[in-house]
Amino acid sequence: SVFTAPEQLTSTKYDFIVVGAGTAGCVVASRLSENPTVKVLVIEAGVADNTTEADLINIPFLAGQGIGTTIDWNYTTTNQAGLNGRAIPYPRGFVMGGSSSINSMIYFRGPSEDFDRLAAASGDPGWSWENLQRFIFMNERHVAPWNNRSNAGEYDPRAHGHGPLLSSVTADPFELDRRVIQTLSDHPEKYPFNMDLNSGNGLGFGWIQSTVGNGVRSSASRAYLHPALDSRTNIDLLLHTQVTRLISTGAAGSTFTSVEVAQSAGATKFEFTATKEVILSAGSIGTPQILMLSGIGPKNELEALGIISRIDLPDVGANLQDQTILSLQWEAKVETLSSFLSDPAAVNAALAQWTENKTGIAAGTSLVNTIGFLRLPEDSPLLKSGDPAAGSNSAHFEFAFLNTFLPNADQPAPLTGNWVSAAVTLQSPTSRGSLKLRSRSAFEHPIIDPAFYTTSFDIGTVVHAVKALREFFSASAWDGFLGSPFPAVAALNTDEAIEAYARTWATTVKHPVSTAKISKIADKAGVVSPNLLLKGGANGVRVVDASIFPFAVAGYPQAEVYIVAERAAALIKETWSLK
Ligand SMILES: Cc1cc2nc3c(=O)[nH]c(=O)nc-3n(C[C@H](O)[C@H](O)[C@H](O)COP(=O)(O)OP(=O)(O)OC[C@H]3O[C@@H](n4cnc5c(N)ncnc54)[C@H](O)[C@@H]3O)c2cc1C
Repeated sequence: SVFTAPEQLTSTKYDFIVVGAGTAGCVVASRLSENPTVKVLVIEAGVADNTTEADLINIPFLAGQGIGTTIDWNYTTTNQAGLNGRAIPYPRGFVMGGSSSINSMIYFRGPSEDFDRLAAASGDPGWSWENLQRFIFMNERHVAPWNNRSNAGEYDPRAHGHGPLLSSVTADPFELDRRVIQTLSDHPEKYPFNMDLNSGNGLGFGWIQSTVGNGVRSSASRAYLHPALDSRTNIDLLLHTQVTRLISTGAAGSTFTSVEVAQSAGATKFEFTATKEVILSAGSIGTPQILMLSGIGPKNELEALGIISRIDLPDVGANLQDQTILSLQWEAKVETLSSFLSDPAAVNAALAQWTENKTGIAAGTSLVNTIGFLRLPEDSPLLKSGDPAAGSNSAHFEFAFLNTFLPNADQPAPLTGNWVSAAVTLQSPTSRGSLKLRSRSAFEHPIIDPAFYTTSFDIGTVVHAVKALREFFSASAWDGFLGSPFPAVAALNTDEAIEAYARTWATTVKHPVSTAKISKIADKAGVVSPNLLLKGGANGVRVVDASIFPFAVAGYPQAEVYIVAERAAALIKETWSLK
């Protein structure tokens, strides 16, 4: 059942308590509740996903519009020295499905090397690409776009499974996409076509797969949680309720199977207890925040805030890594989506069509259909002091092609004309920041510092990527299509100018990881063991979400989060001998 206040629940004891009904939490809760003898409680700070904001979640065309609304936590970073001192918005889903309900829906598992590196970093071969195949196939299922357009040759059926999460390629390729594909067939050595970026080979250019099925966003909530809530009596969901800390019990004070919750800063506190485990799936921001509020984290920092230190784990909140995105824009000589987007009547008609029968342009994937993952040249001076990518088949940067003007944050966009954009994303950053508590209050946002562009590798890679993008666009396939660059882009004639542009306009691509990172059993560093149980002698808590990744994931994290959550659920079932 679904509850909206703690006092509505008739039981305070469950077998498992899952904190956060986000991307990972929905998977874990759904898989655990497959066993009818197990009682699961999911506690979510945010709102239901069938509220007034439901369209922002469900309509693929509106992906991204949930940012800054009531389904966003609306965090902000610290002033970023690498971004000219700017503090930037840091969105996270505050809703069932978590960030999978507000994200840009790109489904990309990353290269096999990324998982193999996870296996090496944790010392557990179970995290390797090969050994995760079962869980990859349990998670996702490829479906045709809403209009049943043939997508043969745009994806590889052998790379796809039978899971509840739906993915599809675009229903409406643009002229822009045809030109991207033409560039690849004209220069296959330089720009290789990758028929399925989800096949484990994460380099090259291809068609984006998005978490869209039957014209609707496929979120973790829609794919996993709702079906469980609709069909089972052994799973409860408590909404609008924040876990404020884990309560330490046991003789040594190191067992954390009870949680304290409240609906607001001054509200009454309630306790719920898990007889087996608490699973923290509150995400890269929420999870370290809860751990630190519970006295689990860097001892000195916590004591300075008046929090009793229970488990000294200095890596809680440390190592925060994220990737950046930077948009560059050109005029187009043919009609692009810009004309459509600047015509409110056309947009409203498309939204009405979606409401009517989930078809039309609003039912398709997001504004990006084609994408490319590239590496720095082998002899790049940037690689002299090491390669931060997971291996030689993993990208350093990415191009995503958009059939309209994608403004950088706060950048004024032209109101007329036809435009296209390319977003340059830094894939393998070396900058690392941190997440710290601002105070002892669970209701105060933590201090989030991704430390963007604080290494010469990161800014140097972005400068290289912008030049590589311009080279890509100089191919003959773009003749008759690309017009003049937007003035700010036209002025990027030197490395210094590109660096200044990046520092002025880049923002987060919204992929924070590593604030509760996995490490080998014997490692002093790290926060969780290979089986995702908390380190430092703590009992009863497992962390299952994006915070466990030791490195920025190559590409787009949601797929990797789903895969980790599928295996985590299997590990938990194994621990407790559950089928
Ligand atoms: C705007 C945006 C666009 C993105 N685009 C893409 C994309 O196109 N492709 C991609 O792969 N990735 C994308 N990402 C990233 C991706 O969505 C996330 O990495 C992934 O969903 C994280 O999953 P998670 O389970 O770790 O956390 P989340 O899905 O964020 O779940 C955490 C949940 O915990 C809840 N919670 C937090 N604290 C508490 C508490 N104290 N008590 C109770 N509940 C709590 C939150 O409300 C949330 O529901 C994007 C992210 C954003 C925000």
